[in-house]
Order: sequence, then structure tokens, then C-alpha cells
Amino acid sequence: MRLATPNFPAAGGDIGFPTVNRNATNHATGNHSSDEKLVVAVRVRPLKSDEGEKILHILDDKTIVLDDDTDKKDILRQKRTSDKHYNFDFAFGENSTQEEVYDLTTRSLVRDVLLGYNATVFAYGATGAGKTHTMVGTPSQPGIMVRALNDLFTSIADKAPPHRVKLSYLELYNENIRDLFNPSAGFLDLREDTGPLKTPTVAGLTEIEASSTSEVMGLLLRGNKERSVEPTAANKTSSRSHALLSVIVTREEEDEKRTGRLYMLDLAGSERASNTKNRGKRLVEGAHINRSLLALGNVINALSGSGNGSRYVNYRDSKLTRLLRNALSGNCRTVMVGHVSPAAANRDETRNTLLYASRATRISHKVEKNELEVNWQVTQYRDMISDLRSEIGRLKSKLDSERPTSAEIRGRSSGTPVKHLREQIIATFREQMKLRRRLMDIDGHLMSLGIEAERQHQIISQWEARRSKLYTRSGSRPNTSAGAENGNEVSVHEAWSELSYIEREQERYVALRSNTLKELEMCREKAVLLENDLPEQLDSETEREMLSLLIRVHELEADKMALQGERLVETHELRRRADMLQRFHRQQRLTDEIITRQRHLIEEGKITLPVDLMELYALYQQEIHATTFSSDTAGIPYSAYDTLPPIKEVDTILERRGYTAMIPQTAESDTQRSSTGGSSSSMTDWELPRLNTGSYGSHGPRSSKTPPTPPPVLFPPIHRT
Ligand SMILES: Nc1ncnc2c1ncn2[C@@H]1O[C@H](COP(=O)(O)OP(=O)(O)OP(=O)(O)O)[C@@H](O)[C@H]1O
Repeated sequence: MRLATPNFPAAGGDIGFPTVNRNATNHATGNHSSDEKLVVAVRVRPLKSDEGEKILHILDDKTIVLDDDTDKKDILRQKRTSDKHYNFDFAFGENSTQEEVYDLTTRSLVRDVLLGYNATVFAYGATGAGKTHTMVGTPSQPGIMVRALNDLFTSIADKAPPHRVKLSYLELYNENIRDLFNPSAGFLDLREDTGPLKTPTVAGLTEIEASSTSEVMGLLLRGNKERSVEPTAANKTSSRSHALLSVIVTREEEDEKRTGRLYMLDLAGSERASNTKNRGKRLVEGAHINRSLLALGNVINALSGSGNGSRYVNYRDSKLTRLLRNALSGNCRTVMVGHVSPAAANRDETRNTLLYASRATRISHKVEKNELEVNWQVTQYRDMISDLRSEIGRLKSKLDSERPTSAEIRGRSSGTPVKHLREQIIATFREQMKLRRRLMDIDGHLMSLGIEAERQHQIISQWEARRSKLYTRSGSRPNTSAGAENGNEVSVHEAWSELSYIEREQERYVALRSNTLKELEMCREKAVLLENDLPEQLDSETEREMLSLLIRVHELEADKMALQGERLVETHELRRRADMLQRFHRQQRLTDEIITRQRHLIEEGKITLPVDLMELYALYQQEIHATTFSSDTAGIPYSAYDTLPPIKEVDTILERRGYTAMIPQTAESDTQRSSTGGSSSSMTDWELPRLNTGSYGSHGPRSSKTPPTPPPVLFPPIHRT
């Protein structure tokens, strides 16, 4: 599929670069490489003077250690438990600044939003753990919300064409949505569109256009004053609601509109009744807060693949998860900042937050998004097929109904336009078929767009992974080849532009789909009305034949849809397998590189290897032989393995252990041993032979006449740089 590339301005510049490696392994699903994962940071707030003992330590910029809570005097128990280490994308200590937190978590999201991407950052944690401080902050220490908007306005200032920034601010209090810019509007409804992503919308929510940080500060202060804040035993100004600030950035040119959304969410604190000594109203609030946070936790659990292996993700349990659906399930870059208190008194809440946050590190967007789309499309086909089948049933029952008597036929008004009615019915059925076909085309197109979007995501994620290796936490830039970097940046800008175009196309097709569905519904209603007139009109064989034909057409349509649905599932499965293969190839390349480098170290350090490791190396060699055989048969040359040095000692060990049959011995291999100098009588059985770091190319490419004989080699060649 060829997609036009709109000409977007270069990203980066004043917005900086992402520093998170999104290419982490998703242990839960077994997916590796470029899955776009939720970025998880955890911030520890400063210990207050009256809080006593501290139970948290920052080990490094990614690890938090929770002190063991066992009785230090109980030696037996001490042995059984140990301090817990929790790993995140970023760990911020008590002395971390607002700027540091913003820079590493949200700064790059602002750039994404300007390129037409959606992004979400949300603060999670127990009451009084510092969420509002991070998200909103104070006038002297502004938080993420203000900094993000400031960056946004700075970046778009004087840019042509001009950008429009619209804000909305809502709170979710006791499962009710209130407009923080217009609280008098009362409770607002949450709706979901009919598209595959079920995008949530809040009916009647005020959107205010803003153009400067000071204007936004005023709006935010006004909005925050409207938030439901109450003193609790754990926090004097505890936010009792979840607050969501949505920023919509639009750039419009003649024939092109680009929209990016940034969602910033300050969640209400989770709390234990015993800690906050809540009664009455506070208890009800607490129950609602905990319910929605529990729902969020369940969603996080399900998305991370923990629990009993089920992949069903239930967003419907609370408005919070419904609102965050897209942020968590894909189509959005998401950052979660967990907050914890270092005080011993908050140990349980802290442990819970750390557990949730570390589970969240396993969430992968891409997988969920794919499954969502395919499942949704298959459900759509199923619905259409069941519609068709019920229509077939109805038509058949009419066909089976009694023919009218001659007297009835004679008694009909002579003006009944039988012919006209028949034509109308046929026209309506034709229209329905046309609309159903259009729907299938749209679905096919949406699927292709999805595949293309994934490809672009991969390009971007791989670039980001490379980038994160190049940038240190402080953002200092190492010396790299400027040319190569620029080249990469050009392709990543193209990928962003392409992605932005794809997303607009997706929006357009989803709207088209929804209109087509409406048209189809109207057409079906019209057909039913016409059919209702049929029984008394069916007095001739011709009309009965017409009805039989219509039934047949419906049956064929239903069969076609069923086939289409099956094809969709198969295509998806093939794509999934192709993805997996690609991942395995990448892993294999990495493994080979690791082994090669380790071998350098072993040989340079003259390290003697244990038997079991030698055996593993030998098994690895067998795998390479197998690959060489099968690749030869498949016509794919594995020339790299043709030039490997021999390992005589490994053969000896294998023989002794009864693996002799596994290594083919050939005259060619013997020649190779002597020519590469791999055999060394001075070595013990457990030593690896010295590597010949010179040229191994003495074999040359295999003659096409020579049968594929694998050389008895162990490792890929080592090219020293
Ligand atoms: N990183 C920090 N540096 C300085 N003070 C902080 C920090 N984090 C939190 N605090 C202070 O701790 C107190 C509680 O923080 P905050 O109100 O942000 O917690 P919260 O998690 O939003 O609580 P709740 O869920 O009850 O609203 C506030 O007085 C805040 O100023």
C-alpha cells in the first residue's frame, strides 16, 4: 500500500528526545522487540519530619528497594525474606525535581502530540503520596500539566500554519463526571463511539481555546478550585476525585488536518479505611475511588497477562477505565507515574503501588490493539451474517405461507402496483448488497491501514531504542556519526508523518463505516416494510420465483461473509506468525553476537570451561548444522557458517558423552581443522581452541554440485573491528 507523505515540520528541536527504551521484553506475552509498551515511572515523595523511619531506597535510576519488614531480631524469618527490588523505566528519589520528572516522562509526549499522535500521562498512588504535586504542582514548582502546556505553546509559537489548542478539564467524582470549566452544567454522560476502539466522548464537555501558558494557568487554577478536595487523616488537601485535563492540538492546512491529543490525569488516592479513619460521606467516596482504582488495577493485570492467563480485558467496570480505554489499550503513547511515600506507616500502600506499577511495566499496547481490531471485525461479520440469516428465515416463511384464494385475488384493488413493488424490493436488496460490500471494503482498508500503522510504529520504536542507547539520563549526547543520525531522523520523521496521515485516514474510514452502517440499517428497515406487503401479493409463480431468488441471493451473501470473516482471521494469524518469525530472527542474531563476544572474552582470558557449558556449546553447534542443512535445501545460503573454525575438543567430549552420531565427520572438516589451526594438542579438554582471527575464507562458496555437507564448526566467524 502506498501512502502519501504529508510534509510535516521536523520533530525534536525545542522538545527534546525520548529517553525510554520501548523495546523491552514483554515477559507476560512472550513478545519481544518493538511492542509499544506503557512507560512506567515511580516517584518517592520526601519523608516528612514527623514520619519517623524510612523504608524505601532508590538503588539506581530504575530501581526502588523496599526494606524488608520482618522483625530484624527474628533470625529465622530474616533468612526467609529479603528486601524487595522493583524495576521501572524511571525511578525518582525524594530529591527529584519537578523539571527532572517532567523531562523524562512527558517532554517527549508533547512532541508526539504536535506530530498528530495521542498521548497520556497519569499519576497513580495512595493518598498523600504526591500525585497532585507532580501533576499540578505549585506556582513556584509547577507540575507536569503546566510544563507540558508551556512547552506546547513555546513550540507552536510563530509556526505556520497556526495551531489551535483546545482544553477540557473534567473530574470523576463518585462515578459522576463533572466539567471543571463549567461545574454548573451538572453531571455529564460518557459515551463510546461505535468504532473498533470505542473511543470515549463526554457529551456537553466545555472546550476552551487557549494560546498562552498564563491563560492556561488561570484556567487550571479555576478548574482545580472546583475539584472535590477534602481533608483526610492521611492528607490535609486530599483530592477525592480523578481529574482529567485533555489538550487537543489541531493544525489545519488547505486539504490536511492534523490532530494530536494529550491527556493528563491526576488520580484520586487509594486509601485504607483504617488509615484515614473515614466515616459516612468519606467512606462512600473512598469506596468509589477504590472501586475505580481496582478496575484500573484489573485492567492493568489483564493487559500485563498476569492472573490466570486470560486475555479478556474488562474496561466496563468503572468510568475511569472506560475513559482510559484508548490510553491503555493502544493508539496512544502512555506514561504512568506511580507515587509512593517512604514512611514506614504507609508500607502497605507503598507495596501495593510498587506492585501495580511493576505489573504495568509488562503492558504491551500493540498486541491488545491487534486483537481488539480483529475480534471487532469478526464480530461485525458475525452480526451481518446473523442479520442475513434472519432475513432469509422471514422470506422463507412468507414463501411457505398459503397462496391467496381466487376470490381474494379478485377482491384486490385493481390499482395495486405489483410490478412496481417488485422493482422496489429488488432495488432495495441491490442497495443492501452494495452497502454490505462497501462495508467489507472499508474493513479491508482499515485492516491495511492498521498493518501499515504498525510498520511505522516499529520504525519509530526501533529508532527510539537506538536513541535511548545514545542518550544518557542527563540528556548528554555522545559522539556519533552526524550523517547517520540525520539519515535516521529523516526516516523517523517520515514515519511520524506517515503515521499521522494513517491515523487521519483511519478516522475518516471509521466515520465512513459508521455512515454506511446507518444507511444499511435504513435500507433494511425499508426492505422489511416492503416485505410486509408481500404475502397478499404473491399470487403468481413469477412472484414466488422472485422471492426464491432473493432468498438464494441472501444465502450466497451470508456464505460470502462467512468466508470473508475466516479469511480475515487467517490473514491475522499469518501476520502474527510472520511477526514472530521476525522476532526470532532478531533474537537469533543477537544470540550469535553475544556468543561470539563471549568467546572472545573466554579466549582472551584463557578461561577453562566446565563440561556442561562445553556440552551446551556443542548442542548449539548441532543447531547450526541443522540450520545449514535446511537452509541449503531451501536455497538460502548460510555462507557465514561455512567459514567457521573447528572445535576438536568439543567433538572429543561429545564422543565421550555418547553424542558421536550428532557430529558429521568429513574429510573436508579434517582439512578445515588443520587449515584453520583450531586444533591444539596443548589444550585441555575443557578449553576452547584459540580463534584464528585472520581470514576463514579458504572454503569459498559451495559448489552447486557439492552435496550440502555441514562443516564441524561451532561459532559464527568473528570479525574484529
Ligand atoms: N516531591 C515532593 N516534593 C515536595 N513536597 C511533596 C512532594 N510530593 C508531595 N509533596 C507534598 O506532600 C503532600 C501530599 O501531596 P499531594 O497532595 O500531591 O498527594 P496526593 O497523592 O495528590 O494525595 P491525594 O490523593 O490525597 O490527593 C503535599 O503537601 C505536597 O506538597
